[in-house]
Amino acid sequence: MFESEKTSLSAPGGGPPQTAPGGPSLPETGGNSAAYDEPGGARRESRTADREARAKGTADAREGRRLLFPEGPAADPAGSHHERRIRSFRPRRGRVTVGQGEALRRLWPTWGLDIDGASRLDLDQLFDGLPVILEIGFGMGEATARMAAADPGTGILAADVHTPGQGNLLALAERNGLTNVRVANGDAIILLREMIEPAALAGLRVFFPDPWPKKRHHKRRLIQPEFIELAVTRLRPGALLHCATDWEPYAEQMLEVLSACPDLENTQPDGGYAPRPPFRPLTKFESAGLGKGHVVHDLTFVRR
Ligand SMILES: C[S@@+](CC[C@H](N)C(=O)[O-])C[C@H]1O[C@@H](n2cnc3c(N)ncnc32)[C@H](O)[C@@H]1O
Repeated sequence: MFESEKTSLSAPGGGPPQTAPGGPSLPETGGNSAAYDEPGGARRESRTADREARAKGTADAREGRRLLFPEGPAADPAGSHHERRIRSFRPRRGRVTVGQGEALRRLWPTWGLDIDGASRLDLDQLFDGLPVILEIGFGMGEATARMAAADPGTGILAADVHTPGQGNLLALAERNGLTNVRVANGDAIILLREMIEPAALAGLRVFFPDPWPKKRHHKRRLIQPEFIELAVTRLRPGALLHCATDWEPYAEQMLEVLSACPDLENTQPDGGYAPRPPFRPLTKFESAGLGKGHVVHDLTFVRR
């Protein structure tokens, strides 16, 4: 059974700490990491621990020490590229719970990856030869972890800039004994352009990318001709490019951009939207959109 963030934090069945094949033995997640789901006293304790951790972080910062998770993701790897470029995201360090911070500190050195644009990745080595799908913008990572659990024969390279989500996904991966997930911190455009070899990916997923609804922000939307031109070069023939959105005008833009790319073929003979594939779990943003009465569109295209 998939252990979500709402379920117990101990190893499944209350068993011993999980061992990641090919990786180190991982100590049990514990302490105050259940910041969101524990009722009453436990939640209060957790809030106190949160406050203490924040106070410690502030004190450290005052003393010039840059930590909260010293071995965790670098502060702003996307910013280190000094590119004057319109970004598809807002920097989102966000508020990290004690549990997420603990997961980042402990698990990042093994399962994390800073997008520094410095070198090409050896995906075969990173995922023990598994075919690899890149997911851009996993948010809190619940859907990512579910898909990874359902398909252990595929490696998931999950990229986002959202620090709490990175901690959450690492914790979910550990709790579910997943060894086919790597969490990448930074701008996925740099990851694609500088760090992934041509034709290296077996798939690309972009689920509910920021819709940037204001007209003056449309240029920040991820799915644009330039991005797709780059992305298709990193897909191997037959790879699936899968996008989903609940923002109708963005869905129309996606359909137009993807249909115009000569290296992509729509899986739908009518050239339209795809039925929701059963393997895509409900995502956090999707359920928020559905709650507002939005209609969700999936788009599935194959690299020729
Ligand atoms: C609207 S959220 C959707 C999250 C998740 N897929 C869901 O459906 O719940 C979009 C996410 O994409 C991330 N994002 C946007 N542009 C990105 C980029 N260039 N590289 C990495 N992450 C990006 C944002 O930080 C954000 O977490």
